[in-house]
This record gives sequence, C-alpha cells and structure tokens, in this order.
Amino acid sequence: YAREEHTLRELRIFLREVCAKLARNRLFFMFTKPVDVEEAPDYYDIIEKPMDLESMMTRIDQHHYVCAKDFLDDIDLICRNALEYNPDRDQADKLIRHRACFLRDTAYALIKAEMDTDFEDRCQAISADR
Ligand SMILES: CC(=O)c1nc(NC(=O)[C@H]2CNCCN2)sc1-c1cc(O)cc(O)c1
Repeated sequence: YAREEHTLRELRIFLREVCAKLARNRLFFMFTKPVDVEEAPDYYDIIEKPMDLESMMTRIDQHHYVCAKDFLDDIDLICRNALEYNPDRDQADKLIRHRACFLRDTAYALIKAEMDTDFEDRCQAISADR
C-alpha cells in the first residue's frame, strides 16, 4: 500500500509540472481559469461541466487523479466545452476551437514524451483496484 502511495505521489508531482507548463503558455490563457461570464454571458447555460487548468491544479492536490488518463479526460473536457460553445464559422469561434485542439494535442504530446508507459500502467492498475 505504501508503494501505491509513493507511485501516486510521483504521479501528482508529474501532473503539476504538466499542468503548470500548459498554464504558462499564453496561447492557452482563455483555458487557465473558470470561464468569465463577462467574456461569455450565456456560457453556463450552455456548458454543463465547465473545466479549466486552475481547477485541474486543485484537483491534483485533492488526489482526484489516479492516472494520467484521468488527467487527460479533463483536458478533453476543456477542449470539448470550447468546441461546443464556439461552433460558428466566424473568426473568433475558429480561433478558440483551434486553440482548444492545440491545448489537447500539446497535453497528450507532453505526457507521451515525459511519462514511462509502465509507470502509467502501474497507475491504471491502482485506478482499477479502487
Ligand atoms: C474559453 C471559451 O470557450 C471562450 N469562448 C468564447 N467565445 C466567444 O467569445 C464567441 C462565442 N460565439 C460568438 C463569438 N464570440 S470567449 C471565451 C473566453 C475567452 C477568454 O479570454 C476568457 C474566458 O473566460 C472565456
């Protein structure tokens, strides 16, 4: 059990670094905090499950993520929300959709590049056990 806790501690340290790196990229500024109703007045009428990088950092500290897949599921949620809220063909919507896809692809690439597959396998085994 102590070994599992050590593995999950290592996962949290790794995910904080990934989350911080994404939040530092100014291209992703619109995804770093909960959507501001000043910017998008009807946002919370349309989007059921809001998500953002700051909330994800809190979820790391709350031990919400037991494997990298759980973390990437929330990244996918940020992306899906942006695609749903910005469906139109106008420039503003297109830019946000592009940035959302870029955030998603960057997160997946960062984790694939920096995480051992056997480490993620161990985390997913713990996740399955819980
Ligand atoms: C993150 C997101 O999904 C988002 N979408 C927007 N869409 C629009 O403004 C589109 C909607 N269709 C009509 C033309 N305007 S603004 C916006 C946003 C940007 C920020 O700098 C901060 C913030 O909290 C939210």
